[in-house]
Amino acid sequence: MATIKDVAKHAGVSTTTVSHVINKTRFVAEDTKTAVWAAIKELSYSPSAVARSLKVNNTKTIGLLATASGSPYFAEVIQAVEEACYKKGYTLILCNTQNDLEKQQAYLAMLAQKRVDGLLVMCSEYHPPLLSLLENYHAIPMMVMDWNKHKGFTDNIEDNGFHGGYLAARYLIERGHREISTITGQLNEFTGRERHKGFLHALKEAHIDILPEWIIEADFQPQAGYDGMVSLINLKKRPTALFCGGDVIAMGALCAAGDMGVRVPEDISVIGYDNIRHTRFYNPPLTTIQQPKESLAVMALDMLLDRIINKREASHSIELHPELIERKSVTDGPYLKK
Ligand SMILES: Nc1nc2[nH]cnc2c(=O)[nH]1
Repeated sequence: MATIKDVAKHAGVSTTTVSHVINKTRFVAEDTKTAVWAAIKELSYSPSAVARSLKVNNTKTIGLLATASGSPYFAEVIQAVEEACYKKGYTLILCNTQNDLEKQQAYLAMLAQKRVDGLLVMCSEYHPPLLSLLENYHAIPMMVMDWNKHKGFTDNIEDNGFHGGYLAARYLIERGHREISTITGQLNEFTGRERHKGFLHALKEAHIDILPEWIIEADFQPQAGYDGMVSLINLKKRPTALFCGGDVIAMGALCAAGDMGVRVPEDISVIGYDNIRHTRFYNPPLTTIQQPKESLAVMALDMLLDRIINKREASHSIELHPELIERKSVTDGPYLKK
């Protein structure tokens, strides 16, 4: 691969001149510029990011320690992070870890060796071994995107999942439902747990009891939604409404209802969470809680860059606000006061 020296020789100028032409850092005569660009083109020369990094002590790269980019929710957040990085001139290195500590450890070591300028963390579960692992890398500016606590060396985002779960239950109650069930995401994940707590809180506040068999602790998978809906439909006392802790759970639940000849929303109303892109095309279009994924990505990167560029050490926290998106999967329940 051609070097800057090759370009300089080819164009008959010094390497300093080549550098000024590329970086537009000094006046260079028009015919010299033309000769340099012609040499660059002829030799297919690309300036070395590695050489640049050694000089300026940054790499313009951000590492994202993620859970699994295959899930539609994470895929949308990751795509938004990548877009935000691109707009700011940064390259994103994506590391999917599937909550595997060994993989988290290996990827953190690689990202540190690559001298990423900063680290975004979206690992779903924050157990002590992961926290101490992250602490080992506290010298790298770090932003945790899905956990509302910070350990002093990180920034973080409060996504108000509790409030989102609360909004979902309140909506079902206001539409006249009292027999309300839920299929949750993983309760050991912060998002799953907070949404569930908010949901239960709204029921308690409205003095509505929930039968134990109407609470199905599951995970963020369509299969869990499918199996959960089958169990609810087979109960002697069926609920009139269902809150799914994630839209992918709702996707499975709607499929099971269809397979069993149960109509949504006429026989059972369903509300989801996340507002992933495809929910508007579910059958029926899904009423859900909007998790502001793009704002999550943009705010996370902005705050991380603030830490990197301004060498800020104090931890900051920012908030996201979930919102109800009304579509067609919830209808009026038997207790609606007209
Ligand atoms: N694992 C997982 N966590 C989530 N948090 C919010 N939505 C999801 C999801 O679909 N999967």
